[in-house]
Amino acid sequence: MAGSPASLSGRDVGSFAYLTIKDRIPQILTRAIDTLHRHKSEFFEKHGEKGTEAEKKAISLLSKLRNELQTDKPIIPFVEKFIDTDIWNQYLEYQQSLLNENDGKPRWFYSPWLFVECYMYRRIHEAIIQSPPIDDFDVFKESKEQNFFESQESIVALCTHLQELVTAIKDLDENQLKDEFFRLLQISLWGNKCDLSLSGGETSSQKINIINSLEELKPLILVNDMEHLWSLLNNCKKTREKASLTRVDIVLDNSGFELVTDLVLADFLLSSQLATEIHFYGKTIPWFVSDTTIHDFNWLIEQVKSSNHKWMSKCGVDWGNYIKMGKWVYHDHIFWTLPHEFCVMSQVAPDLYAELQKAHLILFKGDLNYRKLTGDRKWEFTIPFHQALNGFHPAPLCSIRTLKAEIQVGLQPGQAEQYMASEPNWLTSGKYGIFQFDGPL
Ligand SMILES: O=P(O)(O)OC[C@H]1O[C@](O)(CO)[C@@H](O)[C@@H]1O
Ligand SMILES: [Mn+2]
Repeated sequence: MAGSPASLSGRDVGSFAYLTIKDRIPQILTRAIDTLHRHKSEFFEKHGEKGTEAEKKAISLLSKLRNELQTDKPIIPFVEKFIDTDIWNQYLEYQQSLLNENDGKPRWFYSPWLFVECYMYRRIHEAIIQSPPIDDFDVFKESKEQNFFESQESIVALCTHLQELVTAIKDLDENQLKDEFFRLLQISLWGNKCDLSLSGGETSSQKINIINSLEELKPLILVNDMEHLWSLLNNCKKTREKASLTRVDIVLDNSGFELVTDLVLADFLLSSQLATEIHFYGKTIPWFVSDTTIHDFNWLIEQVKSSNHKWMSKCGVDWGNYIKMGKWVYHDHIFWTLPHEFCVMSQVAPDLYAELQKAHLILFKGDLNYRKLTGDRKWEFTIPFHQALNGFHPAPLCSIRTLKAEIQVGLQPGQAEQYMASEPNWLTSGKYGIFQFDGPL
């Protein structure tokens, strides 16, 4: 797009993009191969010889992918028929069209990081769907479930906190309600640290009780637009007609503990009447190791419902009812697992853009969503968030993200230099977070 800076890419040796492509992505591929190996006997029990053959085929396809990546081979088109195969191959041709003859072909350490990283996860999916009868296997399922089980203590504390809050909610005055809203927003923010692609698949479950550490974490919020979220929703609540709606859309990120923090926030939005309807968007295929698919979403609610802890189980029962009553709606759209920057959504996925336009507020969770909101480009730290969105604005929106990539906009002059001096890897450690709002036009 005209006037936008260059994309982050592996061309910049030593950059986080470069190190991700060189080190972290091969590590994630190796874990995926190991996971298939470890399920060999299960595949045999379930499918006999066909299962064993399928496991071998998937592993050879992933090993080939890893070799292509590690030797910087050209990016090759998808061959297996799937809902988005043509869109992906058109995008690959688009990337080719951006290069002149002496640039050569789109390839791992030359093309935009956003493109090659998304492509890698889509190639994992192709390897699996090319290997029936294990073509519905999620190579990341185990690690997402492990994150949930290892975070039990924090999840119980959070569900207990929510139930106490729901019981007392009608006696809270406006200021108390705002404080509770801000607490749960921050818990949802810090829940975003639990992402497995940053750790290369190493466990990243929530160990400490996050509720008691919000005050000490507050200085780590670099951009804090929570007040805008409160005034938008509180005004909706005060001015809306009896039967009218306030809809908040949440573009989800990681399953496990982070998903629990998002569902707790969504429950509070309904219980406080700050919203009357919540729409969730997950990923259609396994994505960036820990991202939420519809299977993860339903599995987690079932797990919470069947907990032997009464407040946790109460949450799960309520959440299941919200879905049955249509107060919570889950959307599956292929766009979220395409490589496109969000500024082209209205052209590439007009139906999705129109759906998002129905929201009063859209919350985008996580780092990858932030990279797509801002196009994963080398913006100056101080350019306004609205400018980096490059026309993407289906509704008032807010990014809730911990920093895990070398991109951040909307900072004050001198702010980036200050963090760089005290913490050289402030952009990628996941230690810092933002609430960055783009308000009503
Ligand atoms: O789950 P999140 O917050 O989107 O984080 C995913 C991020 O982790 C990384 O995979 C780290 O390499 C980034 O590429 C990506 O943006
Ligand atoms: Mn993620």
